[in-house]
Amino acid sequence: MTARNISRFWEWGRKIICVGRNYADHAKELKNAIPTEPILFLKPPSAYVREGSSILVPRYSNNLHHEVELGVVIGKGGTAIPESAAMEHVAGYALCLDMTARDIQDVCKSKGLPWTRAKAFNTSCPVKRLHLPDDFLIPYLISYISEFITLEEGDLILTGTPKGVSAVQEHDQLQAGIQDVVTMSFRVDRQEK
Ligand SMILES: O=C([O-])CC(=O)C(=O)O
Ligand SMILES: [Mg+2]
Repeated sequence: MTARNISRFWEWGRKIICVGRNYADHAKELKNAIPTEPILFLKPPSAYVREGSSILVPRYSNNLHHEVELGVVIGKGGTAIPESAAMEHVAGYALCLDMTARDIQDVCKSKGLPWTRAKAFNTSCPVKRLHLPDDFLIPYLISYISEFITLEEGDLILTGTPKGVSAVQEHDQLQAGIQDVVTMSFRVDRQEK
């Protein structure tokens, strides 16, 4: 099941569900309160970008940040999945970047608006397949999310960034990775049209 589902995911990624402020050190670095429950937001499938294609800086942003995150690929859909069964729904893992137009996010936060323009633009989710042993936080997130968003085969959950986010510039070549496990590389260009 696992191998077959993960290869299908690489052909047609579906919705992307992202957890925000999952790591207290990152919440602190951006001077945000530490939430008591996961903060969730979505990216559409048009956010995916794979190695060989560029990350595009949106025309309206002058402060694009990288956030390096572990992604969980859903291999079997479900609603209201109990934590005890959550790992049966995981097909595999991905190294992901949650590209964030931080200047736009700051404006959205100050006005109480959703983060869509800051987080969900084209190429805002660079991904690479990753082989990892199972992790203990994941059953809780799968169970929490699937209470109110039905998970489908091919969905991706981004589990939040640890601290260390910073700005990227056009013409940068970004290298992201988990030491000795996986690295990926993306060029950054400015959006043209
Ligand atoms: O933009 C933010 O700080 C929230 C977020 O995505 C994360 O914590 O990974
Ligand atoms: Mg993030």
